[in-house]
Amino acid sequence: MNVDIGNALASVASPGVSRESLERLDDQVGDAHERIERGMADAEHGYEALNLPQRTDPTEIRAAVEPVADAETLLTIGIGGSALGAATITDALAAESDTEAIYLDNVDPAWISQLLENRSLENTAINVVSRSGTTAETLANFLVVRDAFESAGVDWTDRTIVTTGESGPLRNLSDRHDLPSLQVPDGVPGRFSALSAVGLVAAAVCEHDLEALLDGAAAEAETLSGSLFECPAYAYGATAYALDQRGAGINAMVPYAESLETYAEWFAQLWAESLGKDDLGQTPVRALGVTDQHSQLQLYRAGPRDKLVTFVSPGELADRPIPDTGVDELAYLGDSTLADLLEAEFEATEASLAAAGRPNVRVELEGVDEYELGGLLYGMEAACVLAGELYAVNTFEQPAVEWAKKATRGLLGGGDFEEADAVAEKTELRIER
Ligand SMILES: O=P(O)(O)OC[C@H]1O[C@](O)(CO)[C@@H](O)[C@@H]1O
Repeated sequence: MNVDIGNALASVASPGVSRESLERLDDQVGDAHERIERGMADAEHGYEALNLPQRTDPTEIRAAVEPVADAETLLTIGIGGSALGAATITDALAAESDTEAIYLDNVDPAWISQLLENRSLENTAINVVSRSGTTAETLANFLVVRDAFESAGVDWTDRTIVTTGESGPLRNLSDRHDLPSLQVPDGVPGRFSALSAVGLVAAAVCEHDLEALLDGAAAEAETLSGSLFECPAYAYGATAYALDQRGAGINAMVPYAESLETYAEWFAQLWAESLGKDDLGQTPVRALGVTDQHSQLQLYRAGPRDKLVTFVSPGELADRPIPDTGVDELAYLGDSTLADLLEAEFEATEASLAAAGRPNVRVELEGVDEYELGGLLYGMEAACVLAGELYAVNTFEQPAVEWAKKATRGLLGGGDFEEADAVAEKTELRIER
């Protein structure tokens, strides 16, 4: 990926970061890079994620999915990092695959029932993904899906792949039924695991090019250096951090390709769960170009000066001409294509924010293919690791999510948790219809 931070400079935007401030910050980037390099060399928890392009074995992944390579539909059951990386890849590349990739993360009964009732399970494969193997949503959805297979008389053990940790309920299930299984790599938090089996099993079943994904990531890894002026990922991470320090506490991620909508959701978990600690962190907003020009742009351009807008320009896309309109005032459309219109709208929106002095950064891809996607995923992971070093937070843990999990288990009778007691003590001020 390439990054253009020009519209984040203080000469353009407020809040903005001066070139001099970036040069001073670059000293911290150099120190942070040394820390990151040590963490990678020592395969330390979290930093190990940045070694995945060398660690992940695509041959092993393809061998594991061989029994279900014929699947017409792949149901991936996982949540958070155990689903979003895989979904980012298969949603971005869906046009290149004959396999329908569906992700069951939420536990909405109406949604799950609708998904299960309208498909032939004989041609459906199950990809269960959970590092811990104890995540309530994943286990609940797996049990519901397994029951649906049994009710349909389809042997789920012939159609199931498991990706999990070394131990836990899912590992036990896999061993008990001798299921094809892969290991969630040690030292890689879920939100950083897209370039491991966690993110690549679904891509393999959909017959995407795993080597190209990893090659793109490896090429991005090669750019990691001691200066933000030589490394797009660090330029992005440092600029987002610097803008947050100057009041831009929100980061709207706006990819200009429908196929990258899920990528914005993946980025939101990566950025929020990694940096949201010790009362620090920048709030990611999932958005989509051009759609949000008719939704959130008003706020981005004329609301509080508390946002960075990150554009992802996809580069070359498959195009389609706009037919002549026969209407004089719309004739300009008939001489264009949809890609021309999308590109013009992106450039106009980017310039609109700059004209209003609103900081924005452009991330540029050379198309939406496996290589570019691998580079984008790796680049944003490296940007996040760098930002975590600059914030001086624990980038790779997520203790704040545990309270609600305990409360949930307590409410369902899964143990005595004071968190569940607190639920009953809700302060109420009800206004009822
Ligand atoms: O892979 P697991 O253990 O099911 O966890 C799923 C997700 O839940 C979280 O642990 C948050 O609860 C995420 O960090 C993780 O990606």
